[in-house]
Amino acid sequence: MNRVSAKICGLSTPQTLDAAIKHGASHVGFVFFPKSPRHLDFARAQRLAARVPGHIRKVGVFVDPDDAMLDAAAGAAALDAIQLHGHESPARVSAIAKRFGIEIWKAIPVRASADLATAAMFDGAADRILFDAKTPENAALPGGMGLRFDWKLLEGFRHGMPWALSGGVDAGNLAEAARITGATLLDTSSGVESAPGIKDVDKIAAFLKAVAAL
Ligand SMILES: O=C(O)c1ccccc1N[C@@H]1O[C@H](COP(=O)(O)O)[C@@H](O)[C@H]1O
Repeated sequence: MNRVSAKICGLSTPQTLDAAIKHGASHVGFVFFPKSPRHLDFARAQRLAARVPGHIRKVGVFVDPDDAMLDAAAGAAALDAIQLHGHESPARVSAIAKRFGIEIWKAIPVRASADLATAAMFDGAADRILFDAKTPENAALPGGMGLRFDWKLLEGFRHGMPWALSGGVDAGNLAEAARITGATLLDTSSGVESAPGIKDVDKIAAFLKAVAAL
């Protein structure tokens, strides 16, 4: 199996961010979406970002953001990557990539195999695809709900772009997720929480230890 790395997303306190750094996350995620229990204001994001060493990538998570929101967040948190988790079109993704000149991730909501094909639309626009579980129509959030999709949909799936897996991944199921899908980057938020928006340092440590053991 290829070496697997991990993004711990939705961090909002120094203690839990430090746990992600200490135990070997390759990426840390900061959510900029007011409806989310993990939403950060820019001042808090700036303070957290200052704790992150340069070898760990800081990813900002957004849902259909305007340029003003991206400018403010990318500036405050010195983001290395922008994760777009809404209904952004390929043209909008390209425009954001051009404006910011940093890595762009596009989340693709997956429920059925036909959903995987959507990723091809972002070839040349995004740098990485994030396959995430599709949340219900009336859900409050388009991600970060701990829902998983049928990972077998990605079994043997060949994709030309770098990609990552998210959606309900936790310390107990990540080995299965990596084995079935072949993902080399696993992204989790709810899987390392004790309640929505409340990260747990022990769960973060367990997740990252399980990733290192793959
Ligand atoms: O975490 C959030 O609150 C969030 C809000 C809006 C869009 C995406 C969000 N989170 C991302 O969703 C995936 C899956 O999370 P989970 O592990 O199933 O809870 C992950 O990439 C989060 O960054």
